[in-house]
Amino acid sequence: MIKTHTLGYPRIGLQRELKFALERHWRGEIDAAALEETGAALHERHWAEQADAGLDFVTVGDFAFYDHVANHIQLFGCEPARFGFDGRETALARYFTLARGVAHEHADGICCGNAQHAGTAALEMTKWFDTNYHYLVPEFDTATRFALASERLLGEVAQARSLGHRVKVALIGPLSFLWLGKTRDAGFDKLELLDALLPAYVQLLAQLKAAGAEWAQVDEPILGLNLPGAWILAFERTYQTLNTAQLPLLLATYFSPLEENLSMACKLPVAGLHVDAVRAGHELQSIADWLPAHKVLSVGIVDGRNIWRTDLDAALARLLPLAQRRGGDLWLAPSCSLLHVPLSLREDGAMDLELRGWLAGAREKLDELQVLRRALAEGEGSVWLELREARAACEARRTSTRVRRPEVAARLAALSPNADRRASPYPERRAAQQERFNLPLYPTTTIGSFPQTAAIRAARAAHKRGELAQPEYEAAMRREIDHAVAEQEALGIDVPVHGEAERNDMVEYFGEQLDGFAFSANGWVQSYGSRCVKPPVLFGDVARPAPMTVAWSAYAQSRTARPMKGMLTGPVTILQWSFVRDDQPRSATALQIALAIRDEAIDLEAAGIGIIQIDEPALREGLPLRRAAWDGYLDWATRAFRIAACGVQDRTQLHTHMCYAEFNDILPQIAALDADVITIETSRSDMELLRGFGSFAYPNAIGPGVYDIHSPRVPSADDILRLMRKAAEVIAPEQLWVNPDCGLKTRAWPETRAALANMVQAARLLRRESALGGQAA
Ligand SMILES: Nc1nc2c(c(=O)[nH]1)N[C@@H](CNc1ccc(C(=O)N[C@@H](CCC(=O)N[C@@H](CCC(=O)N[C@@H](CCC(=O)O)C(=O)O)C(=O)O)C(=O)O)cc1)CN2
Ligand code: MET
Ligand SMILES: [Zn+2]
Repeated sequence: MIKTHTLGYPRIGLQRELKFALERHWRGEIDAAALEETGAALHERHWAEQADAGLDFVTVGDFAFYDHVANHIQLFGCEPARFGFDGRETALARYFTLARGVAHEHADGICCGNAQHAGTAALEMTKWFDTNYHYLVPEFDTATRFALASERLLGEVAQARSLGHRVKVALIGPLSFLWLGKTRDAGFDKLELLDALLPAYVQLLAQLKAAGAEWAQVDEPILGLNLPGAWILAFERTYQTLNTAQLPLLLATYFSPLEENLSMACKLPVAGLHVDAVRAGHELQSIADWLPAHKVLSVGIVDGRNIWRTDLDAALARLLPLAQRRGGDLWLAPSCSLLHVPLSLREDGAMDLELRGWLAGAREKLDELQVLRRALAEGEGSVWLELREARAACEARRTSTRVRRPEVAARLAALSPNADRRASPYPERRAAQQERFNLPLYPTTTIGSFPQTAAIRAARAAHKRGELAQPEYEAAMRREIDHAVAEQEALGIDVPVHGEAERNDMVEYFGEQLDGFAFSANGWVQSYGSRCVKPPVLFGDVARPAPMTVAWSAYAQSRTARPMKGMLTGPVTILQWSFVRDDQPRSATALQIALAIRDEAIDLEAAGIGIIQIDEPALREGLPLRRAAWDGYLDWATRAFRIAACGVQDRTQLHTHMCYAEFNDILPQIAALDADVITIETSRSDMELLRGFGSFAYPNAIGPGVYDIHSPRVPSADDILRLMRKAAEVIAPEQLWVNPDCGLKTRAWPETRAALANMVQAARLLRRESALGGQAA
């Protein structure tokens, strides 16, 4: 029989029930039992949706109160010793400490910044492969020990079994789990921990089998990366060992082709292999050749990374030969976990009516799997109605007059070859800008957003519900700008920002105003912990019907004599954080967005905004997982940025900002962006990143982030001075700016004010030192 399953399911809830329960729990408004109840109700509902859709198994183990990698840290008992847990905390309390750290709050609600208080910083967060989901990074060292703590997972299996479900448990495989962790000790190879980890996995698999799980899906997404030889070699031994537990294993890969790991993956001693037929469809044929006939082939045929309805005819054409060849051992699934798509968009109150029918959220994707299964097993006649409807939807999308705008393509084709170059080289621009702005040495600025307070969100929510009229909403946002400007003037920030109060999100805000985008009311996708985003849906050629930020920035500039920095999101980040069309290359879509942002920058300049920042925090995230594809991506991605940035005059100072990633790999391409100033996240790496910039004599200006905005901890002026002096060892002081790591929207005002005051004080001390000709003791 052909079977259907999913690698994972969204967990936040259609109305973000999990988010609100978590935040209530963290504020002390509901206890752990109430939170557990919400969690249990959510996964029961999600299993029911899977069972109702006719899946052969429900997936257990994909639920997490914060992050599924963090769940594995507890499951295998490897919570870092630095947290100093003493056995009195509950597992859930420890879990949230790992995820959020311990803020040593004092009477004023903020931490003093005492260095000893830094010992309980949360686990680091980083991007899950090339997605906008952030996982908590396991920490491994020579002292790491593993001890199985499977009560929670076994409890979920028992819960699902008691509801009558057939259970497949989803786990991260041991090699991917180790790979995703970080080590503090230089010279320690975390692969050395494998032998200690495997017995815990074997024990767990045996327990799951005894608890009634029929399959374990073991995710090894690292099989799609360029792995060192030792890691590739470790697979055979690892799966020989896991196989001894005698629970059938489905080895799951996704996001990237297997390439040199293909035959190895097919030969591993497991009962089945899942492959991503969306990202690696060209490998299906060789997998069907290599994978022994007795093994299950799970084909990830429905796109788990995007929201377009599947072209079922095309999918069937690809599946039929496989079904004929493999008979019963063919499983159908989404390409990857559905964590990366909204639960449903079909009934979304805000979604464009014409578009709704073109889309499929997680629920609808499960239904697509059923149609495909029945078409294969019982013949297309058994689902002709469903197939006809899907065909009509795909046809409507293909032929809609709203998708293509010939003038956009014409404009791109006519773009001058110099459109991605500034008029003059950096040194000339620098002189023109210095004459215009006369900024001091070590200028201070922030990255754009100020706290998105409850009042701001409430005003926007009321506006969206129609309870706050447009003029009142705008007046409220202008008051927020007044406040942000006044705070910055009082602090003495050299280059202020307007604070982004009017933006729900740095990508969605632009999507809402650009043609070619649609947006939803409830299309939430988890970004990290309780934080979610609503990626807009980019369905057609992009055009900018009107300026998007000019009125706000011009108003902000009218409130201060200092140069107000305008704030735009760059084309690559808008692309990366939206659901984008799959009917043209991403590069083409990025260039279209670039034109819209270019026009906006030119309009800002014309309105008197002399400093403009174009954020590209997702430039690194978009890098393909396979190195061979890097150059192609970087070519068009950096060109898209430059097209957006290079429409302005020499005397306009163009900034960019990047964060959330490991940049060392792409420093030359970052330099090639030729932004006048780049502000970049560096504080967590203790300025190490700057060595890279220093090593090839980066010519333009850099603002290395001097404090981590993810924590309410307030850095002292000394902390900041230390970091800036370290920066000045590798970058000339004339090139340096002083700023936080990223925007401050998730912070509150008291700690923001305190931290920025220390930052400005540090910058002043640095200037004094420079004036005295070196470090003044
Ligand atoms: N797209 C994107 N990706 C990103 C980032 C980013 O900024 N944007 N930053 C990085 C980290 N990721 C982050 C992702 C989300 C949030 C975040 O704060 N999200 C907010 C939602 C932001 C939002 O859309 N807000 C809306 C809706 C606010 C809301 O919840 N309103 C309530 C009512 C609130 C009230 O009455 O008080 C409602 O509608 O029910 C708005 O401001 O308008 C959240 O989860 O809480 C922060 C960082 C990487 N990826
Ligand atoms: N300008 C944006 C902000 O400050 C940049 C954020 S990068 C994730 O929020
Ligand atoms: Zn940032």
